[in-house]
Amino acid sequence: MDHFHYQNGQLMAEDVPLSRIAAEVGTPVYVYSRATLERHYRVFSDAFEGLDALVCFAVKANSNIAVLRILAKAGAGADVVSLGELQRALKAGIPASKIAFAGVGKTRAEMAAALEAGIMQFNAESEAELEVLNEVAASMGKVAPISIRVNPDVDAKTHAKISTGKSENKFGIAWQKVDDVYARIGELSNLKAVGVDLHIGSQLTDLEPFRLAFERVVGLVRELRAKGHDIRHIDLGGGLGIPYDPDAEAPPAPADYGAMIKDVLGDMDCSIILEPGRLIAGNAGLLLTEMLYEKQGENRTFYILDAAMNDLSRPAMYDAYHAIVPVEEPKSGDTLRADFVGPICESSDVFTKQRITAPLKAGDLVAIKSAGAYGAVMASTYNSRPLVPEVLVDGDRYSVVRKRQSLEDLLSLDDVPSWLSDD
Ligand SMILES: Cc1ncc(COP(=O)(O)O)c(C=O)c1O
Ligand SMILES: N[C@@H](CCCC[NH3+])C(=O)O
Repeated sequence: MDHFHYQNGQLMAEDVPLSRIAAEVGTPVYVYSRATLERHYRVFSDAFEGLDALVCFAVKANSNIAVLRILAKAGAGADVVSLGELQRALKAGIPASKIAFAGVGKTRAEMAAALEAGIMQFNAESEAELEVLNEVAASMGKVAPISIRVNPDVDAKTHAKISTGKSENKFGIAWQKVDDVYARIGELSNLKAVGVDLHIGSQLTDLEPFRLAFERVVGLVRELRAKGHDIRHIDLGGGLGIPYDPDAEAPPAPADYGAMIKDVLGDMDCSIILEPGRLIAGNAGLLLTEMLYEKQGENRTFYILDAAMNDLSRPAMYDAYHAIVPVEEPKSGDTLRADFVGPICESSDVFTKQRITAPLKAGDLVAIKSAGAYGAVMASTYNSRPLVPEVLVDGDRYSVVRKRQSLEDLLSLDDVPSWLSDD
């Protein structure tokens, strides 16, 4: 059952009418469904039953601490890429022993904090990083557990801006170098190689690139073990796509993904780590917005919303498709084509062009769907628009889990130096 559904002509988040949230919290506002987050987590983790698998939610997709708390309670670990994400995960109650720290540019301070917390592993992305990590660990009298992120040079067949596993991408260590890198780890006394890691991209709608990359990694692990490296974990990354357009072909189901992994891994005798982000949070959230104006262009209709590209940047950044639906269920089957746009002074501040929609009028509420992943986390304050609030729904109750940023807060970070004051 879709936890965002129409009931008595009103779009609901679980048992709460979105119109109530709009009236009480204001718009724009992100709305998340607890039941959907839990269901997605369960469906995904069930796909790996029988394997020694840990699901580490990719915090970059949605770092709201209440959302992370739900996933922590469900048993999730976390994939983090910054000190901020590490602290959010820990604050939400995700144990350090279930946290992997990824990213090409970890700072010494981030390494030290992660070592202090006692995380499960660093997913290391360069030789230079390993040397620094060894130094930091030595200065703390610790040994850092390492998985090397390998770059399998596989075409993920997704949007170029969210592909990460080709040799031209900045991520991971080139295949030809991997051997030497593990040998070097053996020489550094404050590092211990525990695994291999990869992540080839996001919003993959085809299992074949995954299969190809995973087969390569299995071959690599066999070689490394033959050379005496005790590789215990394989981190397969995230990236399984989700349906954004209900009329498009559905992406592979988690169960098929799980079956493929079981097939490829065979009798590898290792634990696996999975880092889904979008699959868990994407369709568990929407951006609720109000239509401010209708404007007739020369030969098109513009629906101007109070949300903009600073609140949800995916359409502007990746030409991403998001379903856009009215909160009040249309009574007739009338449709027209309209461009849904925001108020920002950029031609790319467009959520969609020429979308077939029910006719809307100023004051109508509109939901931009599939916005639970890479939505609020990618927001900016461009045009001095404060960050919008986030609401979590649970059955017939809801709470604001991130306050609307005040203008005062937004302006408070700037300072005018004394040498600019008029005296
Ligand atoms: C290293 C890593 N792991 C996991 C993810 C999560 O990806 P997704 O949200 O597509 O599952 C990403 C983002 O693409 C990533 O860069
Ligand atoms: N931000 C991207 C996903 C990239 C994930 C990070 N590697 C999106 O919204 O689709």
